[in-house]
Amino acid sequence: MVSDNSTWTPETVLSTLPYRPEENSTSPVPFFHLIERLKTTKREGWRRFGINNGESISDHMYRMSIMTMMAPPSLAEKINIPRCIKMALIHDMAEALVGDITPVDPVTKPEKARREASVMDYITTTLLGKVPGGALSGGEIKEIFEEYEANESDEAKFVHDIDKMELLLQMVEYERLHKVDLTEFTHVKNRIQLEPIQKWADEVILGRPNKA
Ligand SMILES: Nc1nc2c(ncn2[C@H]2C[C@H](O)[C@@H](COP(=O)(O)O)O2)c(=O)[nH]1
Ligand SMILES: [Mn+2]
Repeated sequence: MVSDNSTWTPETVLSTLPYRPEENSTSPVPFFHLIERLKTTKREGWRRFGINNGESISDHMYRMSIMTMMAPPSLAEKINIPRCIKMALIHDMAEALVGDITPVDPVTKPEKARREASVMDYITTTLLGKVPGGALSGGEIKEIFEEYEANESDEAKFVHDIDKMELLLQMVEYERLHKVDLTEFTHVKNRIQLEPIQKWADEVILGRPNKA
């Protein structure tokens, strides 16, 4: 269980790892090993409802990346979709060390943001800082993460909507599979900003097994 401990640093977790990524490497391999944790860390929100073998953080980001490619024409013609795909795959990367903090955890939003920013600094400077910038440099990863967090650009607003949309899809899928009421999660629908994505969300909610 996470606590609102403001002394948390990436070292808090790194010191407990069975395998510590080599720092200041000129190879991206240590970074590749670190992000394995996105494959093995389950999304926390569902676990509270007894769904212990649920999706991982990378499962969530994978479907989001596919969904960004399916942007409706009215959006696709005005936003940079390749950047959105990168943003979808980067936005929860810090959770490899921070973990998946939910709105019901006793961690304030500023503290969650502080922890995630410190991990992205660690990833983009200590792990990737000496890796020759290829198609995606550590600096670009940090820039894309910060754009998502600021939630001001059209691309960031779209990816935030897709983040909520992906959660709604998973909510309905788990309600069907586990015969559980996950109404607690429906609040995210009200925070979807773009009209075409609101339409997608309306359709998903209609698919709930026991629609109210
Ligand atoms: N128990 C609840 N968990 C929730 C709620 N809204 C979101 N969440 C979970 C979903 C994820 O596990 C996590 C945050 O996901 P991000 O993609 O934003 O990192 O929080 C809720 O109402 N209840
Ligand atoms: Mn997310």
